[in-house]
Amino acid sequence: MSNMSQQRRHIETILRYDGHRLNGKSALPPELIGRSWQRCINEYGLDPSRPRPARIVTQQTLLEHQDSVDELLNVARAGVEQLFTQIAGLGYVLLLSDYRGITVQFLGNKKDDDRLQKAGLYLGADWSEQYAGTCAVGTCIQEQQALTCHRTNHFDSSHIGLTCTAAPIKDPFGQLLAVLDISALNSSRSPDSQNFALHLTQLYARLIEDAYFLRRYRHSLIFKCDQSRELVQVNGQLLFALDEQGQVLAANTAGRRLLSQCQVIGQQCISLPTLLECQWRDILSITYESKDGIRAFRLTGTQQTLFGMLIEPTMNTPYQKHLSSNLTDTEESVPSLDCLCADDPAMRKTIRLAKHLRHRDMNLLILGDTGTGKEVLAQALHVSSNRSDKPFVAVNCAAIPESLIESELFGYAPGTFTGGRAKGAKGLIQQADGGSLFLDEIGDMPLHLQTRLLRVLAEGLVLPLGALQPIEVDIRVLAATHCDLLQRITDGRFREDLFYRLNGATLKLPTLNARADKQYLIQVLLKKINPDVRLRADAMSALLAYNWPGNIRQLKNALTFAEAVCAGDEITVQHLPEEFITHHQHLNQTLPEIQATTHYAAISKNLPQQAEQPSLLDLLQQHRWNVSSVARVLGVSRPTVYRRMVKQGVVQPKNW
Ligand SMILES: Nc1ncnc2c1ncn2[C@@H]1O[C@H](COP(=O)(O)OP(=O)(O)OP(=O)(O)O)[C@@H](O)[C@H]1O
Repeated sequence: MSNMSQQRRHIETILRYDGHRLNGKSALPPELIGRSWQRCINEYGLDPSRPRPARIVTQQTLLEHQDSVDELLNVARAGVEQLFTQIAGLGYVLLLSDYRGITVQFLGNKKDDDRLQKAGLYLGADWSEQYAGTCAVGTCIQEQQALTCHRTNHFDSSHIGLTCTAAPIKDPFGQLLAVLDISALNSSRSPDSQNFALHLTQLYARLIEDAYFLRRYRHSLIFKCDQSRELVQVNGQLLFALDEQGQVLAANTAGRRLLSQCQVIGQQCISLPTLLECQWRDILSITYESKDGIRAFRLTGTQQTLFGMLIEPTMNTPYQKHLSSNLTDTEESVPSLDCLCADDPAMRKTIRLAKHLRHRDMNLLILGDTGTGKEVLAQALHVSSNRSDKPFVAVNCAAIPESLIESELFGYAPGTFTGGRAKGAKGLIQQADGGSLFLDEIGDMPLHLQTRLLRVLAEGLVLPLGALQPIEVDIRVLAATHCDLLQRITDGRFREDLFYRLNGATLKLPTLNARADKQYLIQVLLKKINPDVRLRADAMSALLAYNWPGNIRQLKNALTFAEAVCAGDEITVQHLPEEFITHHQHLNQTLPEIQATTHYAAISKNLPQQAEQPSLLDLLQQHRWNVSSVARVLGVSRPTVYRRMVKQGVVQPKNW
């Protein structure tokens, strides 16, 4: 089809378009283009049958437009040049227009100068929608979003050979500053061919926008964050400029979007500590207290973790004074508590509270799902308290049969039971005298024992079964549960007064899935299991992607299993239990390690549900110390089993 007839057909298409339908064969234009066509006709009075020549403003007018965006032009220079070097070879030119659509910077190939100038791809060209009709720059200004205007998407029939892609550049308050555009005189007829151009233009528009943001707020503290710890330094997506109290002064486009999602954008003052559910000190101290200069935060009201870092102001500001006064109260280091986590916002709060309360005699309630480490935390609290030289006694209220729990806890006097010890027995409460009593699964304690426990806590006296005289005890109770105690109170299954006695303060443990320091826990647990084994990246990715219903206990089991199954000193994804392999897409069934794993998993399926995966010792015992048989199960050689026995200090008993 000749140029002239193409243009004629295009004019007819636009004239026939009524917002929804087109008569004839033409496909409907994208919605945003259709809206623009209607604006051109109804609002600007443009006539598709009267194509307009490119309008290039005078030198004086151009200077005025350039002056209005001078600061941006300085910041954008490097980004614009970099983008141009990437697209020039593909036949594109680059335009930067101001918010009124006047091209204030242009990069193109000199040899096409005449054709480009005629097409309006030139310095000083007016690409406003009001003058040029539907086009990438003008429509981007009107719609405030990135778009490609491909060939016949243009309104003016003289533009239908062009393909143009534009993305907005906004100021820190969301006002349009400029538009970045890449255009080609000729391009493929398929609109999809421009997808890559759209992504690239958006990427550079964001880089320029963020560079401008950093320049505008160079005298303020800036908080940069991202969903990935690894990427935050090189490509932090969200930027917040802060005043010395932690109030958000401005945010980049992604930051403003997040604020609006959290419905805090309408508020006069948005406080970053409120947004990230933390203290202002947690943000101020990132650079000083975190080894990699990054800290994990949880976005308010969500389970989403954001990794943040600080960009400090370039000059002395009031913020610096504020920083030093805030950091005088450096946090006490308590190794037994500190080692329970690395960088997780929920754990940070819990450990901070635990440090404050460790020497107090108040009873504590530890809440968390099964396997989240409630007992481990209780032990660490005891070890770090001034009761540490006295006993730590742990009782699982759900595991002891109801008929025994009373005598186990309270003890009994001589002659109380036929068949009991002649001298009677000290109960667990008495055994914990001076130290800490850990009552796990407190929600499962029978009601009548709750009444007796309440008396112990209120009076500091324990009355063994059958005894006449109570005995004085000094205990601190650390109680734990995974169930909702308030609901149990409502159901009449838990005493409210006991709840308040136990709940001097509540320490909450997050699920493993919600923790931002999973990688640390994986490394710590693996080191304990076998310090000579390392995890390959594929195994680490599979572990990080898993959802961990059984929390840290399940993680420990999975690592124990993988360590037992792996033949060398490296765990790969194939050595993980079956559920991880199913998760992992790149399973290669032919590898010998997989056969071993599958075989081993089949054995482990026969184990009781809650049992931990068998260790090498368990396996050897199950196979009556037949090393060849264990080697077959594990899919490794006999020498490897012997080597592991030496490494793990497993020795065959003499009588075998
Ligand atoms: N911070 C940690 N570092 C290393 N191992 C841990 C940590 N927390 C828990 N574990 C391990 O995870 C397993 C479960 O821990 P723990 O028994 O304390 O959990 P729990 O919440 O008390 O479980 P349950 O609700 O079933 O009683 C244990 O084997 C423990 O050693």
